[in-house]
Amino acid sequence: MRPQKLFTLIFVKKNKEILLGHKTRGLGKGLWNGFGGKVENETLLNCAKRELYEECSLLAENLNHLGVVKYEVVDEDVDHIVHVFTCTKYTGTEQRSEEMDPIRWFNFKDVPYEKMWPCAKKWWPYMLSDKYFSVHCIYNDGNIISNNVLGHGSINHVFSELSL
Ligand SMILES: COc1nc(N)nc2c1ncn2[C@H]1C[C@H](O)[C@@H](COP(=O)(O)OP(=O)(O)OP(=O)(O)O)O1
Repeated sequence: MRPQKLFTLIFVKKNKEILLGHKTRGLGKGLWNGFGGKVENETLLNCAKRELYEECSLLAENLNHLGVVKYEVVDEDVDHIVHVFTCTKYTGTEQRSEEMDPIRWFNFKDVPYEKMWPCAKKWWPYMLSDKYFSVHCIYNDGNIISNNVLGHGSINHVFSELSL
């Protein structure tokens, strides 16, 4: 198996709206996305809670693990494994951060797919409708050369599909 780097990605939802941030630096700079980052010396759930708080000041009260995206980049020897969570209960007031600025709520119908990672359009429908999913996305020079998106009956199927 190729070496892997673990990440979390959290989407906050409220009444058919989703909270997104405009990334100011690093991976995905200049694109809209949910909140998240690298898993440090911690559990996936603690990473998700920490990143959400650091990037938009919200404290998650629930986190639903819905899917995993495996990103493989040709010519890079480390795969990115991104664990995707949704959050519908939280405390605090959303605020922009150094890494996500501005942040704003988008109606599910007005998601700015053209200003997001190109693979998002394929798997977001699963995430928006709370269905388990797995994605194996292969990039070359910023272009998708393969994007295998599958819906599943449970989170266990997600893990087995991606051999995690
Ligand atoms: C091709 O790889 C990726 N594609 C997409 N669409 N999204 C990815 C890829 N690799 C990681 N991600 C997601 C996962 C995270 O939610 C963010 C990136 O997190 P970041 O690198 O900013 O992690 P932090 O720990 O917050 O970084 P700092 O050290 O800058 O705080 O994108």
